[in-house]
Amino acid sequence: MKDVFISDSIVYVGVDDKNIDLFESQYVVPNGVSYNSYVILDDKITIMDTVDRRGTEGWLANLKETLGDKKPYYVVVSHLEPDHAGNLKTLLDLYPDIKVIGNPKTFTMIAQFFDVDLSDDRKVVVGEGDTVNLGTHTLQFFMAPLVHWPEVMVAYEQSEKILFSADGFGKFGALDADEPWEDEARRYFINIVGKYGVQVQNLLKKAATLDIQIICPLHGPILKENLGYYIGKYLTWSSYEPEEKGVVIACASIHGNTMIAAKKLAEILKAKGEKNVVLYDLARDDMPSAIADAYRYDRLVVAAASYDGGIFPCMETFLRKLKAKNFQKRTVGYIQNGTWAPCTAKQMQAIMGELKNITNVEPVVTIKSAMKEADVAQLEALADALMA
Ligand SMILES: Cc1cc2nc3c(=O)[nH]c(=O)nc-3n(C[C@H](O)[C@H](O)[C@H](O)COP(=O)(O)O)c2cc1C
Repeated sequence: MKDVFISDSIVYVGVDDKNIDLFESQYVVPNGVSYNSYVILDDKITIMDTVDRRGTEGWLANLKETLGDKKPYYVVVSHLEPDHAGNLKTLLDLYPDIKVIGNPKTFTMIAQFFDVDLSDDRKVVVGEGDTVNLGTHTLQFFMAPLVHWPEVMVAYEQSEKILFSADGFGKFGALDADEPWEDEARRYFINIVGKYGVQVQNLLKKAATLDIQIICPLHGPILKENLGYYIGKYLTWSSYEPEEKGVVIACASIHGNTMIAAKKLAEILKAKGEKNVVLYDLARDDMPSAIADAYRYDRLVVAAASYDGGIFPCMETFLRKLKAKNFQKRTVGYIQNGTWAPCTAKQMQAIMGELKNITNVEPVVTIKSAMKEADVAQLEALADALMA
């Protein structure tokens, strides 16, 4: 079992998954991911969520080591996503008397996911602010609808002041990943929860009324110190405000000529004193990282080759993903390239026009096939406009 100490009576029983190829079948996780699950040892022993079916064996071993012959009284289902509820039926079969704590939507979804016969005496239905006493511990539940599934709820353990935050404050990376919290937490949040900024803000308002000493999320490390830092990041991310000044240049190039222009713009920006300039090759680099950085910095340049009268597809995907994640409040510049009828700037601007509070900067830079010395002046002008 992972060497994670929370308190004498709250035990980590989660598992690391270092073999997964793609989390949610779309996110690379170079350092794996953890599926967190916890046991509260008290008169009524309570399991806080299960784990993905990929981790069944390790999780059951951790449970056995923690429980021995004792039987759990409750399982709390904060969230039905299979990476957390994947072993719910395993648990219900193993402990036929265990009671499930959830909200009305939880039970609707349980019936959709599992063929289990949950009689009324096995269901404990909770609503906003309800408490369940376990002995010396008391769990208080707060609904977090659409953070990022409709049935999500978080639980606050009153005696030890611990927030079981569901996917909130989660991070990619196994628990022993030696990496800072921020980048992989941002990539996780923006790509998975980013669409639901308003709902996250609502949850943060509720959390602000609680005295929280420890945050136990469903992925990534247990947060015990400096909680203001993590909560501050969540306040910024969920409000769609940039974290810092900087320019992301996202480039979609077929044969490399648009990339030459994008690299030249990066060089010009740096020469002019822009500290943070990050260039992404959308055809090759990790797109969720590009999306996360687009949120991180205050300015974005999109550079794309024309393709069949449209936008080279990886750029179109990038822009659609930004829209899906409610990208807003940014300054955007455009570089287009085409050999006979460059057409991407207008089309990229049309997609950006569907987003809130986007400020377009001029000039739009047009490259005809390959960048020439004469094009550098356009790039200089774009850099000046971005830095104005
Ligand atoms: C399949 C395909 C479709 C293309 N469609 C267009 C087009 O609709 N309009 C245009 O001006 N150029 C079009 N091009 C040409 C490229 O956009 C152009 O050569 C551009 O300079 C490529 O930039 P790159 O070197 O960054 O890939 C197309 C190229 C390919 C391979």
